[in-house]
Amino acid sequence: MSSASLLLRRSKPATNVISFIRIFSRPMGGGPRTFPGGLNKWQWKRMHEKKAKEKEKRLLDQEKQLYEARIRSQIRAKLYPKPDPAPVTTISHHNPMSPQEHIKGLADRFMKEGAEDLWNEDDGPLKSEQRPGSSGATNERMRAVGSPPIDLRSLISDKGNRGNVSSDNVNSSNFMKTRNYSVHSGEKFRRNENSGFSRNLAGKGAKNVNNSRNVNDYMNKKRNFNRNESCSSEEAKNLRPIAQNLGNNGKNFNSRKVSDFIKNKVVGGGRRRFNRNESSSSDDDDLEFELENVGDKVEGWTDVKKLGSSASLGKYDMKTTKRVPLNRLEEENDFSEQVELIRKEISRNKLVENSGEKNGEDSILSKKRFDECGISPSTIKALTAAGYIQMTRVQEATLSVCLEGKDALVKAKTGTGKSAAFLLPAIEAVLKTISSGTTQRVPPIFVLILCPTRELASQLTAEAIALLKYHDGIGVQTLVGGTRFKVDQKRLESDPCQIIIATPGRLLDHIENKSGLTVRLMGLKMLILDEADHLLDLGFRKDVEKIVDCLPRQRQSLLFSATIPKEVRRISQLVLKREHAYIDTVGMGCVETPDKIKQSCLVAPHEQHFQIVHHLLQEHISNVPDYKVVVFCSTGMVTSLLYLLLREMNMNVREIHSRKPQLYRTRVSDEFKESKRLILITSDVSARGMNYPDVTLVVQVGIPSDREQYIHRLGRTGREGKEGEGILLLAPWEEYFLGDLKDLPLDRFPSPRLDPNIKLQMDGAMAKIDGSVKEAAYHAWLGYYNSIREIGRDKTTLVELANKFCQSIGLQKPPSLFRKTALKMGLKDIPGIRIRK
Ligand SMILES: Nc1ncnc2c1ncn2[C@@H]1O[C@H](COP(=O)(O)OP(=O)(O)OP(=O)(O)O)[C@@H](O)[C@H]1O
Repeated sequence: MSSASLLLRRSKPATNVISFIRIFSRPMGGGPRTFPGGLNKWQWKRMHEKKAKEKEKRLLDQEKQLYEARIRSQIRAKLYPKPDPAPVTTISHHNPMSPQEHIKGLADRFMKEGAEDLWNEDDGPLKSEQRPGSSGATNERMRAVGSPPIDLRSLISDKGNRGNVSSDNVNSSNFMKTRNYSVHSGEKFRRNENSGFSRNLAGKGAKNVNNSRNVNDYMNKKRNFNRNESCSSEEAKNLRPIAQNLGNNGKNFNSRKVSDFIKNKVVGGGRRRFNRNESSSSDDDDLEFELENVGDKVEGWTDVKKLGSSASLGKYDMKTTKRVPLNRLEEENDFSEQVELIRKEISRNKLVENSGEKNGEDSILSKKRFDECGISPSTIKALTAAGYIQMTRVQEATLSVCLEGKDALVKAKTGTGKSAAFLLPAIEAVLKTISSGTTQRVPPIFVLILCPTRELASQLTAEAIALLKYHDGIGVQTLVGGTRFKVDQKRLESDPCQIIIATPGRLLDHIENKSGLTVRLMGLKMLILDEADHLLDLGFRKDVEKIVDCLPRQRQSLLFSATIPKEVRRISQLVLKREHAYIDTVGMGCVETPDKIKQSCLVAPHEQHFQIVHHLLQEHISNVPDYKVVVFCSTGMVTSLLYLLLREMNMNVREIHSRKPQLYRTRVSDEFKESKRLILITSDVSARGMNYPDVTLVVQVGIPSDREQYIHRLGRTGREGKEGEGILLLAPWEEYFLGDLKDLPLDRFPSPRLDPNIKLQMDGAMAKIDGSVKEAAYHAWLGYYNSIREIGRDKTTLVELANKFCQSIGLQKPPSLFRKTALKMGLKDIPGIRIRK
């Protein structure tokens, strides 16, 4: 293997490493005199030695964390009285892994890409003969007990029968087909295609073969094969039948012994080691750790060598010198804190379980765990750190399709975890592309995520960063309006990233200004449209089309939204391949809003709306101590007016709308995320995607632009399967809109009795607000309703209504319009419209 490809396997493609590879892949002949950054050979060498040390330290830390996780898992297993029988009908919740499942999981990982390295007998400074402790004494002990041997392949192949790992009727091929690393996909084993080993493991091997001998034969031959890359095809052919036989030796696994062994804290006496090959994942480390402990400690093994386990272990657990004694690690840790954490987790799980029993299908979580779905271990670690153990239903439904590389159009209710559902495949796409190792002069963008608002872009970026916590060298950047273009450019140059999350307008600015981003986008592997229906709406479609035109055709595209109207399905072809998957987790004819949101509607004259909002808020605050309310208004200026009014009424309010500077918007958005007992008055900039935790009430003042917008606004509450409340406040002439919502569970209530004293107070508060705000609100109001087809057609009625609104906000006469504006709006000669002279 050349030094360049060796480096590629071992390191992540930080730019300096890529340039390093580039330099060393030059033709031989003395090598370069200077290195990047003007370093001489020795400085360069020292720099890399330092980096290697840092990396080693990082890996040590990782190992330590993994070990701690395992200890936690065991404690959890002990604290939790019985392992989950997992009946199909009960609601999903996170149960601790039983030790048996744990070791099985590790054994599963043994079959992953790269795990072949674990079989290499030469991977250690000592030979097995020099290891009396493991192969000698231990085997003696095992022989004495005379129990049947453990067989990891039976563990692996017994996927469908978790409770009975020692089943005789194992079928490894079935299991392999269910994995992402399956032969079926054929992708993940590419590195070792020559050997045919992995493929053959998946096949049904002949029964009753002397596996141990075969394994040893195989290992010897494979070793030779590995050493001599130009091995003849004849030799390769010889390997195949041997490997085939390995597929079926899963007969005599004594599962109880293994769980006993784990329960008895065998880990305390275990030893760990670093894999010399840095490219091997922490998964591999896990596995090898577990394997060597099994080899050392399980009682009841007869002859490891004879029965194939020595092949699984190889002489692999030989690196005694490098291993960190686990009991030392144990001493270093104070587990009392962790036990407390686990206790909390268990009681939370019980809560989820109980609520699940009550609510049946209501939980957004599925039964599947992230560590079962073939995503990278570092991502799983980050997910665990973020508290994500089980997938949500939409994540379960989409992940495998997305990981296969198919285009997909996905519909799932609000607050059900769509963001992670597309971020995870996005990260996998980057990892896959990086590992394929193509170096390019300009660092390409591999994933582009488009979303409609700046706040949503920031939120997605934060989530992506959390998921990338343990992936060094993968960067994500946001491109949104409201920031200086030049700053964006500098950021892009100084901090190359592989993932960009952008709003269409700003991204297009970059593309049209030829900022260098266009070239970087030529390497794009995945395009994601979050809130896809909105991005394909008239407001955004042109920009999105222009952007898509600049992207390579050979890419994967994923479209996600809680609402996908028919026309959007049609135009989605602009982005998606014809043969894309359509995944609808809501289901045809099912209610599109979360079940636990109580929805109601009030109809009252427009002039009363602000006072009704005040009344509803007061009522809610007195009933819900930890209230958190979002009030949606039709336009930014009306939002501003209502905000000022409620502030004058001494309510704890904040505002977000497009007229506010970006810094202010971000600050308020962050504050609202973290707060309770706060009311956010906002325009539709907060309608989609924003994940404000624990919103208790959503009020929509006036008719939303369409049914979809109603659903998205409402979806700011009742997220993650929690309860919530939504109230829609309409004027009598807006009632027709209820026809669009007739399939939703909306209760209609009479308008509340309003207190005349409060009316007086509100009039007083309104009088204090600057006239310019009110004028702007009037113009915005007129513009908004004029744009709604059903109302905007009857211009005379529209102007009459606008003038009533004008009076209700304390303006003596309607503010005038520019002639040009009036003309554009079709209002020039309508009675009641005043034209500016
Ligand atoms: N697997 C998971 N386990 C636990 N919580 C999760 C999981 N996936 C997502 N969540 C949480 O669910 C909440 C909603 O997620 P997210 O914002 O992705 O929803 P969404 O479907 O995109 O909503 P919207 O349609 O409003 O955009 C977030 O708080 C997120 O942290």
